[in-house]
Amino acid sequence: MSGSDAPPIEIDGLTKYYGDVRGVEDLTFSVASGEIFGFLGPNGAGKSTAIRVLLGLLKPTDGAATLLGRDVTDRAALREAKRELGYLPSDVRFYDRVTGAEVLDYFGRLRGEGRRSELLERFPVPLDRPVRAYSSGNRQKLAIVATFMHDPELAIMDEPTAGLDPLVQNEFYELLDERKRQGQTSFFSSHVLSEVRRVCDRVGIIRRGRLIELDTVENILAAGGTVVTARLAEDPPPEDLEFPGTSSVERRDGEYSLVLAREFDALIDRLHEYTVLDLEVRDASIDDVFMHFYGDDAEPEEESDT
Ligand SMILES: Nc1ncnc2c1ncn2[C@@H]1O[C@H](COP(=O)(O)OP(=O)(O)OP(=O)(O)O)[C@@H](O)[C@H]1O
Repeated sequence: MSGSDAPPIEIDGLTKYYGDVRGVEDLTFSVASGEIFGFLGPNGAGKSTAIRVLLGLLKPTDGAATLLGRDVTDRAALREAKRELGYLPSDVRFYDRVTGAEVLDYFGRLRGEGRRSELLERFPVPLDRPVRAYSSGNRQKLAIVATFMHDPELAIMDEPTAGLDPLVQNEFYELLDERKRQGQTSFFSSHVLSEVRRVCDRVGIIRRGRLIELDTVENILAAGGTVVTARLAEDPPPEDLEFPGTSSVERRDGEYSLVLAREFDALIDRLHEYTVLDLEVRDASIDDVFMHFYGDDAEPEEESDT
């Protein structure tokens, strides 16, 4: 237990610059006990920077962050918090010469290993082989066992399912669900929207160092509306298909794609003016909704605004 009522993660006005380069800027959010929280954003948005500040690996330029109620800039306090923490980095590196078993022995001595054998059954790896000979998937499985075998109160993970095959991914999602049922907290960055939909209670989306969305997955999807794709015999300009309730209309490859609230009468009225050759109506998928937050521009490496 954290021994405190403080949220497992609390970030307040956190800013980190690398010289002139913005890592994150004025980031504020917290993660509650028992939550599975997804931290999303395009490449270079600042996810790893925020995670590395939380782990005390980087000093913030401004603002504050606590982990299990402890100030991350206070070394002694952070060391305390880390006993209850599992951290899975994005680029898992072990000393290559040692075997998987030796890696687990090492972490086991540091933090405990109560769940080691159970997790190894679920995420099997060739324990007696040197880690050097591991496939990337096996490396990731070994890292998962090392991260969770002391049953940490809080897990922070940077793209934890990268390199895992679908069966192992599912096992990992099960593990997160179990942790949630036990009131344990999981925080992870991801680029895999289907997994965010599958496991996350809430997501924070970061872009160019700033938080641009923070809500439950359900709310974000509900606000995403309905996507209608229509093929018409005529070729009207897209704006002719707009009506109150449409949030966007696009024409691509001879098809019109409309995003709307569930205003079907208004849609039918509008389409009535045309000859409809094909029509598909579906709820917005997580990709439809989140791409809007990501935007289609690549993250510029150089400083842009402000
Ligand atoms: N050590 C560093 N020195 C200078 N700039 C850095 C350093 N680490 C990150 N940055 C810059 O900080 C910004 C945020 O990078 P960060 O790695 O936090 O993004 P990210 O969201 O984790 O990206 P990805 O999804 O690609 O892992 C980028 O502009 C990046 O170039």
